[in-house]
Amino acid sequence: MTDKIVTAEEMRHYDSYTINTIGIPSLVLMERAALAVRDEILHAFPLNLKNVVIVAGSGNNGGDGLAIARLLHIAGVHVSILNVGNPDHASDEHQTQDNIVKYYQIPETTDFAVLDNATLIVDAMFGIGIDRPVTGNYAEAIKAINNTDAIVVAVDMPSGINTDTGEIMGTAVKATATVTFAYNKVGLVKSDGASYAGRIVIANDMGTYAIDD
Ligand SMILES: NC(=O)C1=CN([C@@H]2O[C@H](COP(=O)(O)OP(=O)(O)OC[C@H]3O[C@@H](n4cnc5c(N)ncnc54)[C@H](O)[C@@H]3O)[C@@H](O)[C@H]2O)[C@@H](O)CC1
Ligand SMILES: [K+]
Repeated sequence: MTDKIVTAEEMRHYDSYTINTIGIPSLVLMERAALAVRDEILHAFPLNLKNVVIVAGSGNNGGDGLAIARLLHIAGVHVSILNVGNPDHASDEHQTQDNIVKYYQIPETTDFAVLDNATLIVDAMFGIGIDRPVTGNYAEAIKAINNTDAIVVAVDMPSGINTDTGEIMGTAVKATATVTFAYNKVGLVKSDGASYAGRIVIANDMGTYAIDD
């Protein structure tokens, strides 16, 4: 166990080592990540589970979100999914998770009105993959999330926060808590990042392996 704090590039290196050298499949890492967020939601916010909305982008952060939706659904929580990403750009893992979500018939929509009655929102738009300012539908989604009074749990990073600098990339999700994977991130301990992340939970039993630990 370490208290290492990593950049996006370092985290990608560790993920890639874990997947390609050790051989733990990417979907297994994603499942571990989703289980950690599910546990945090069930244990920390048991009184806020009446109406959970997962806001999902189309990359692997969104894939985590879809897996969290499934795990909460299986746990008996009323959950729906607000898709804000471009389905044409969906990652392979995201597509797999979306097929599973459809099997379970978890409601999916692109209409922001689903946020109106949310008691808890899971922010799964961008994680360490954010690399440019947030605009358009994503910026609108962030504004809509920040305008609710729901609990907000961010997956890996609050969407809009730069993983390396903590800067707000135009606009960012203001989270109640952030569950970040394997190691803490530099951007979460810088001032803007820290103020947007809320309580930081480091899910450090992911199986991710850093060769220099
Ligand atoms: N196998 C893995 O690599 C794992 C990844 N995990 C999750 O995957 C995340 C990283 O996933 P991705 O690399 O797919 O990236 P993200 O899901 O963070 O972002 C998705 C994509 O959005 C695009 N993008 C970046 N900034 C944008 C902007 N401002 N507007 C519109 N599009 C923008 C980029 O092309 C990026 O690849 C992690 O933060 C973590 O949540 C976890 O599932 C654990 C395992
Ligand atoms: K996120």
